[in-house]
Amino acid sequence: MSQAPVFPDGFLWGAATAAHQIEGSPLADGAGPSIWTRFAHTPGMTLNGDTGDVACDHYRRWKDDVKLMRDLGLQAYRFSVAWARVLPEGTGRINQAGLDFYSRLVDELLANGIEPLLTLYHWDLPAALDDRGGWLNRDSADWFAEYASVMYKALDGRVKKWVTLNEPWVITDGGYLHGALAPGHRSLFEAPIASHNLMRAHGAAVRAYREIGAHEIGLVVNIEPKYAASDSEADRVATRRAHAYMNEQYLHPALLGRYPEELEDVFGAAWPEWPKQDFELIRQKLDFVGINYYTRGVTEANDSYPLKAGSVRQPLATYSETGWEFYPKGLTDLLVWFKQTYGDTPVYITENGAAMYDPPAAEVDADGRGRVRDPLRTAYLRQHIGAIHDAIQAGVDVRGYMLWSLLDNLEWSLGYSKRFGMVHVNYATQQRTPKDSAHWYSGVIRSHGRSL
Ligand SMILES: OC[C@@H]1[C@@H](O)[C@H](O)[C@@H](O)c2[nH]c(CCc3ccccc3)c[n+]21
Repeated sequence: MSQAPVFPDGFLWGAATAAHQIEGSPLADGAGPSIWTRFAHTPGMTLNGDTGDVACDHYRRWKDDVKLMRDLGLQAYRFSVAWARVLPEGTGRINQAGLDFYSRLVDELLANGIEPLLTLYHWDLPAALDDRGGWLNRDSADWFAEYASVMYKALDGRVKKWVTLNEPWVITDGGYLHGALAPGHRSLFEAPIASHNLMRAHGAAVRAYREIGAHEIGLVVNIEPKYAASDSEADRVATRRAHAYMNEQYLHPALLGRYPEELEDVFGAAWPEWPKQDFELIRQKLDFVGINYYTRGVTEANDSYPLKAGSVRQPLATYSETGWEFYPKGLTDLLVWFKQTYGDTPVYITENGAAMYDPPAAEVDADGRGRVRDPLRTAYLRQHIGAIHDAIQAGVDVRGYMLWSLLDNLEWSLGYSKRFGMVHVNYATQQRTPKDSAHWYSGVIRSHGRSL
């Protein structure tokens, strides 16, 4: 019988969501539109034309949702603030009703013994700022620092863990290079500029926090280990390029003050000369880094644009509904790589989970509760929490785990077609039904991981 895993004292067990994906009511109480309000209402941009107009109606059901979190035993809750609720034009005028929504949410979390972990930017830029060039405008660093400062002054002390950006890689690769995400641009020249300004904005927000805040702030990145599909020179070089493009493109400037040199190969003539002083702004001491882990990439050289590298499907593996291989060892490998490359900055797993086909919550179990059997999700979560424990045993300072996601929710351009929640949402009735995985996770939290 293997030893029950022991997690460090204080290891934080929680779940994560994002504003646009769960709140609904995007224009309520004086809020301004975001680029996702616009993008989703542009014909053809999202599956079935799905929008965030209602989503999980969390903007109105937030108090019941906090009660649900308490009943599940969550110790922490990672959520994001919709910038355009607080600053409808992105800068200047504050919409007090928008700020009050988040202030009430934080107070309710604290009253229920749940620690808030607040993400300032989870992809929903105010449309008014996109009209001024958005992340392509170097002023975006000042806009973001102004917004962040409003939030710090309002909530710091009640919120003690802040995140500047969620996944600059996805924002840039999806929103500016391939156009799959808002604002839907497709430009090899725009992508590095948006990416660089996002990191300048991250640095400006951290610098502002050091003036105003008194607790912790970090950056959240999505990274995945890249393994060469063969030991051919072409595949090994392609794997190195893919690793630099996804895993080092943001952590290197944030923690080392420089880009990996492979990016010049990826962007070629589209790779600008960067002003040196930008890296003094971008590289700020961080109290933690959030890692969003879902899968690995077995990588081969191919003719994909512009990376000329791509992932190879693994025939005997299990895949989620989003086509992501179950590969928990990749999380251990990645965490060990992070420590070896960047040192002992504390790490939170700020997202991990899987979209699986869940049978409808039609069944009602003995005591009349709805029941959603999701054994594959429980298997995925068990394997990946075990992989985190292996990394902790290897000396990586992992401080917590935020399961993606608390609720089934709006999966961006894929609409409501992918269900990542440990709690099922019936979008017709807004009924929440904890899935079997949620009951299992509650047991993991109660036993501090020993029941894994
Ligand atoms: O796709 C599931 C979640 C999203 O719902 C979150 O908003 C986002 O933070 C997030 N990031 C990732 C991994 C990076 C990724 C995102 C979208 C598409 C492909 C890869 C997975 N997820």
